Amino acid sequence: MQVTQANQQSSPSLSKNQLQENWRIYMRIFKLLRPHWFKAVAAVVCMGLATGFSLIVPWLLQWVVDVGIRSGRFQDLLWAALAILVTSALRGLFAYGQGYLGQAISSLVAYDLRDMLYDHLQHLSFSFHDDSETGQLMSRMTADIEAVRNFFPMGLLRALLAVVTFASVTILLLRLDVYLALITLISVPIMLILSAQVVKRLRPLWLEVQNGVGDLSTIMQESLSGVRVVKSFAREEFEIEKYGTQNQQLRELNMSAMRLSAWNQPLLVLSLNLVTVLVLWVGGIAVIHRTLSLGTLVAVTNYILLLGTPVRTFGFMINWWVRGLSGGTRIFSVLDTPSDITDAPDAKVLQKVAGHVRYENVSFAYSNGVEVLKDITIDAQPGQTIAILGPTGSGKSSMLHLLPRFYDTKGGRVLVDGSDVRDVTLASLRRNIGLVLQDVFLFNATIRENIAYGVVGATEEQILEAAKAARIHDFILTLPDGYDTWVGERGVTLSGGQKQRVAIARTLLLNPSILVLDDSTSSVDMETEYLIQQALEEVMRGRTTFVVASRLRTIKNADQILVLERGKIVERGTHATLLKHNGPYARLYDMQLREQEEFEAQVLNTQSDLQTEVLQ
Ligand SMILES: Nc1ncnc2c1ncn2[C@@H]1O[C@H](COP(=O)(O)OP(=O)(O)OP(=O)(O)O)[C@@H](O)[C@H]1O
Repeated sequence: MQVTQANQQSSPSLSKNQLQENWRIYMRIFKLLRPHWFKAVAAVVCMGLATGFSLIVPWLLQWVVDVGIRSGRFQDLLWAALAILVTSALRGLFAYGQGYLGQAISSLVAYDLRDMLYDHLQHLSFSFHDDSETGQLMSRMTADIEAVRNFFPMGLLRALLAVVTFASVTILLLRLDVYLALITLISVPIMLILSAQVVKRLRPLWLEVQNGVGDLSTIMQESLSGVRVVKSFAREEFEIEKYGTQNQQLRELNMSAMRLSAWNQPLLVLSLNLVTVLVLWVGGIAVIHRTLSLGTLVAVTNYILLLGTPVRTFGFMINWWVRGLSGGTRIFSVLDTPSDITDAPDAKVLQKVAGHVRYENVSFAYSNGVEVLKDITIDAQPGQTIAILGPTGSGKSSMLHLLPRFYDTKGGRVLVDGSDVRDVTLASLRRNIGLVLQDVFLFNATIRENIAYGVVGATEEQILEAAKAARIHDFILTLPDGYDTWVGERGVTLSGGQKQRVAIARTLLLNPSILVLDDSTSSVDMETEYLIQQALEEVMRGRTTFVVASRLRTIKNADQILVLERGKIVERGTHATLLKHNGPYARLYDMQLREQEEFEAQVLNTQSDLQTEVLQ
């Protein structure tokens, strides 16, 4: 699978290449801040000011102990207390600003990412979607974006806070007492080594967790959209177990990641506490020997206490750096996938075509490289009907998918009114081609909206006209809300035949010059069959039509019949000539179509007998 492969390159050891790759991903994540730079700068300024005000407090305490108390002036103490209160309030205010802006930036970045990803997914080609799991894509849209979103306030801002606090505390400590400052700084390499160890092990774990979330979404999405199959085979327990196993694996992975981060945090705090004890010990002796003032020791210990907050949250911060990196890797792997079907730089706009379609020596293979179409040549004049027959898997649908350029040919070319389909814009090409495919998909919307889907600004009159021609208007009127009836996901409230006629109306509204009908598998009752047949005849009138046909009437009326076998056209002609030829078509006719002919003849005989009886 294209998308997951992109994520499975990580190994537990961080090689130089991987470090460079990680750095590149972080740079791209930072670039997401560019449109919101003002808010980002404001957040950093708030953070700087909040840190600055918190650094003033120990200094004030030192003054209180060394000067205020010693002077014995009550007024001095009052001023110092007031100053501590004001700086604390200001610190709180700017900390709020930092928190608020941090969350605001992260929400804006998440919004941008969702838009970018959705936009890109809409433009990716069929072959990308063939190779991707919907669940994995959904989890990129949700869990991975959430990981990057949280990275900003929880990872980036916290890291900045830690760096600023450590740097300013170090400078202040060095000014207060060099020895005590050096003792305090012992904690820094210890913390860095501990954290590097954790990052190395956390990174692959979080990547596995995020892939696991994707797999879980795939199972959920499959069992929900395939709920009818699950129920009809009574496989609910199997599905529950499948989901349960994956869910448990994910829980264990999550727990391992959490355990690892949780271990890290007390170790970091412990190293800081050891340093505090050491400072108190060495500083205490110095105070006893009067080589250090009590106020300085109070200030030093308070500065070390200030380091407590970033150290305590260090573990979580690392967690969000790693999660952001894994989420970013997965998101960028989709964003970096180019669409293999795009407009050529000099693509022309195809105006309304007459409908002359040519396939010239076309060969085609899907991404697995197996050739499914070989040397296909067809010439369809405007208004002609081309019926395509062949055993299942012979390449009928694949051949039709090349016309609206769902895929590009491997060899040869497809021409519409003399223009190669690769030389015109996709939108203008597809506006000229109406498709009714085997698997009818209706959107979660009203019938009116579904019919009008392809034509922005279609009038009520046009919609009704299309529905009438598709023989679905009368049925729609019997529904309680008529055209405003909501057809649920996949149009579950409509039958197969009704859905098909709504799809035909949708295509009719487009008024295309070329039609592609893939109706080889519709199995409906006689009345619906008759209605669909009438609808199709209406749709096909005056348009070049390619139809994968299973209905005798369509085939008999076709201007050309193509018989496909293992990706090759093995026979072509009209019904009469091909029957005479007694080749593959005659065999298919015997197997599949003769019964229909006999049945129709029987119905006609019965009707004429009845008429004769009535006349007598
Ligand atoms: N997305 C795909 N990726 C890879 N191979 C595919 C894909 N779709 C179809 N194929 C393969 O291409 C061949 C032709 O399939 P196609 O769907 O065109 O046949 P068909 O004649 O329309 O079959 P049916 O009558 O059953 O619809 C088959 O071997 C099929 O397995």
